[in-house]
Amino acid sequence: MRIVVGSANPVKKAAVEAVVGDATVDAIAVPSGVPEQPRGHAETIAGAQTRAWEAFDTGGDESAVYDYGVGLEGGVASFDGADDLYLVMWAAVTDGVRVGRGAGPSVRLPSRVAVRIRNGEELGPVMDDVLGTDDIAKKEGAAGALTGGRIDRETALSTAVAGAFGPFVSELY
Ligand SMILES: O=c1[nH]c(=O)c2ncn([C@@H]3O[C@H](COP(=O)(O)OP(=O)(O)OP(=O)(O)O)[C@@H](O)[C@H]3O)c2[nH]1
Repeated sequence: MRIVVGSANPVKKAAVEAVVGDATVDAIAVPSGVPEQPRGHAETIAGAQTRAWEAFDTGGDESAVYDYGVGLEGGVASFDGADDLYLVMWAAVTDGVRVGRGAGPSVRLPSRVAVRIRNGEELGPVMDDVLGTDDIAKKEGAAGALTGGRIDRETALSTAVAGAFGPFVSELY
């Protein structure tokens, strides 16, 4: 089986590899069609889906090359019943016909981070600034830093990928 991930971020490729067994996984940067920092679930889902289709299409018409295209998108969003802003992550998988979607964990952003995101900054650079790190989004991610290392970005994203593969691996859909 051959799978393509729509991102050059190695954490996203690793998150897919963690859930697809011995498939070959390629990774390629593609447009997401949404801003660098998606806001709200709808925009984050749209980014994941566009990445999945764009990645799949790199395999040619009706993808002669890939069985599945996968898109992963990090965003910030709120939930009914909670006033805070959360880091959210969504995955989309397509086989060229159908699309599966899955979400990862949601982690509350500290107010000093949330205020900067609300003012237009992007989460990754804000986290690097607050933590004094360099490219944390390619390592443990905000998810790792905000949970004291109890999860990391790869495992968080892999949860979303597993959910998005549901319709392709379970008879229940
Ligand atoms: O889902 C996430 N889990 C994390 O633990 C995390 N830590 C930081 N970020 C940031 O969220 C923004 C959108 O992310 P994103 O999906 O656009 O990814 P990215 O910019 O890292 O890669 P890519 O655009 O090259 O694929 C970017 O500022 C990332 O830096 C995270 N997102």
